[in-house]
Amino acid sequence: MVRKGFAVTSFAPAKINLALHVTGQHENGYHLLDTLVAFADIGDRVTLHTERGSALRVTGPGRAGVPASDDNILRKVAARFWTQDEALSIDLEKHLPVASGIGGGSADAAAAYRAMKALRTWTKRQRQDAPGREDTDALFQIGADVPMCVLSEPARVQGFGEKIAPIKDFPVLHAVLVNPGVAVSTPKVFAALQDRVNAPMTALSDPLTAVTLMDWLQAQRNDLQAPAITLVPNIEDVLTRIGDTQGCRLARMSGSGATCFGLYGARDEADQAAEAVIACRPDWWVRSSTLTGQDLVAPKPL
Ligand SMILES: C[C@@](CO)(OP(=O)(O)O)[C@H](O)COP(=O)(O)OP(=O)(O)OC[C@H]1O[C@@H](n2ccc(N)nc2=O)[C@H](O)[C@@H]1O
Ligand SMILES: Nc1ncnc2c1ncn2[C@@H]1O[C@H](COP(=O)(O)OP(=O)(O)O)[C@@H](O)[C@H]1O
Repeated sequence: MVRKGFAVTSFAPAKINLALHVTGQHENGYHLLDTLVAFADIGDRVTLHTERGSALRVTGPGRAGVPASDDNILRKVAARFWTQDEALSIDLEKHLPVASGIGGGSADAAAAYRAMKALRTWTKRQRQDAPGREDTDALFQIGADVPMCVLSEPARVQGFGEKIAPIKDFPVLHAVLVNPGVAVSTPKVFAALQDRVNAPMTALSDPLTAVTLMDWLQAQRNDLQAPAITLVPNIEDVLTRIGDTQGCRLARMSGSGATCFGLYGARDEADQAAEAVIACRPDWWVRSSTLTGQDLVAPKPL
């Protein structure tokens, strides 16, 4: 058998900001955050092939609106982390809505970075370590959310998004994710924020169970929710629809929006809530989901 190259597929899970407090603004314009993030069992899929030139192919139900050009975040990751003289083609299977507060682009970038590291490990027999300081800085330059998406584990994240404290034994949460189909610009939402200095999150509930976590979350906030609603009033309707579903313990917006989530005590409650929202608004993007970790598939020889 003649071996032509390797392919690796990496899952790019949606990032959910369960709470997001804006605690200040640096003189460089970036905001200081205190956020609790978890990752969903739904997301995009990034496949890298080492033998097929340098194409970027975007497929999948969410592909509309994804730049298939040099503007795509995946190009930036390849430019920084893959040598130009080695062939690398990228297939992005897009499922997450674009510019929706669940970090789709960041998750894709993180998945591509993980896949590149895996390819290096397998083809050059290098050890695969967690990203070092230099890689983390470069990933942050590509997007503030990218380092936390590389980890794709529940975490409390502070600073501008680079101080990541993973949370061990995080409980399983069941959620509904709803996006009204309106792309939201993150810089515009930050710009519309009235109060830039707000209290940080309180200490996490102890013991940490799904029930105590959901109670704790009710006392936290997303400080970007109000400014996002001023730009996209539809978000209020999304929150009301989610809040009206049976068993909903919390309805809140993720990130800079417009995707909102509802939390439930069990997966079948989340599934039924998703059906109820779809029945009212079949035009919205609605998914039920369990919040879990990443799933990297080992490279396969082609
Ligand atoms: C708001 C958050 C919360 O997790 O998520 P999303 O809504 O994008 O999913 C993130 O902080 C977004 O991360 P990301 O989308 O990667 O941001 P970047 O591309 O680096 O920055 C986009 C713009 O957001 C603003 N920005 C971003 C991060 C930060 N800590 N302070 C900011 O003020 C800046 O105006 C920046 O120019
Ligand atoms: N692979 C990608 N997937 C989605 N958006 C991308 C991608 N590459 C670049 N972008 C650009 O990044 C911007 C933010 O998109 P996204 O990461 O989905 O936002 P959010 O973090 O709010 O969910 C979009 O305006 C889009 O043009």
